[in-house]
Amino acid sequence: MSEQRVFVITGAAGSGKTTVRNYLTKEFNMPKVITHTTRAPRIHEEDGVDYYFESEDSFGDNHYLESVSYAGNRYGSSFEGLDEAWKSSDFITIVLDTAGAITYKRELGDKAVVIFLKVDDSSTLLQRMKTRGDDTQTLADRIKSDEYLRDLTLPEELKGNAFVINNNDWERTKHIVNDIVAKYK
Ligand SMILES: Nc1nc2c(ncn2[C@@H]2O[C@H](COP(=O)(O)OP(=O)(O)O)[C@@H](O)[C@H]2O)c(=O)[nH]1
Ligand SMILES: Nc1ncnc2c1ncn2[C@@H]1O[C@H](COP(=O)(O)OP(=O)(O)O)[C@@H](O)[C@H]1O
Repeated sequence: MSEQRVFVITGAAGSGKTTVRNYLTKEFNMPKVITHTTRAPRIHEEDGVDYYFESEDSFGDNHYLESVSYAGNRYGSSFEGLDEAWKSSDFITIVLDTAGAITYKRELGDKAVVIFLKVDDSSTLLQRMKTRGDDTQTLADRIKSDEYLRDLTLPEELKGNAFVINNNDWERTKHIVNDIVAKYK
């Protein structure tokens, strides 16, 4: 039996975190930890599938390992969510901003395998988010946020503690992700 691990996918908005998370779920049967947010659902997003969508009031009802504000909305991951996912598999995956990834590394140590995604040119991020169908005004506000700008760069605390993938080419990214997972099997 493998040791319990949580593959934490972090990086800038549009860098491909959700895409990598979905790949880990499909290719390696890793359950995804669903987190809570006060942001409005995007087209095609479903409550309980993409996030637990919360009101400002209901957000406070959960028991969080960590929670953050990101571009004016709140996000948090619960202990219950992690334990629930670990019940069905030793390897699970979660998408977090870099502040959350730092907390996971600090709290969970080797149990947290952090993957930081970036692209060569930040205009690519914007283009990908537009293609994804993000609302134009929301997008304009988001790319001015401190959190968006912060997450373009690998934080000091994660240097030497995270795998860094340049996600310019999806085929290459998949190979690197496969190699990372293989290290923990
Ligand atoms: N720390 C933390 N970050 C989260 C959590 N859930 C989502 N995030 C991050 O919040 C940021 C904004 O997420 P979202 O609004 O879905 O936009 P996206 O980055 O374009 O997918 C992303 O960096 C997510 O990884 C959480 O529970 N904790
Ligand atoms: N390597 C890649 N090349 C081109 N498009 C990509 C690549 N990786 C992800 N995408 C696309 O970019 C958009 C943003 O990816 P997503 O996974 O939603 O990012 P994030 O969760 O980090 O905000 C999606 O439409 C996705 O299909």
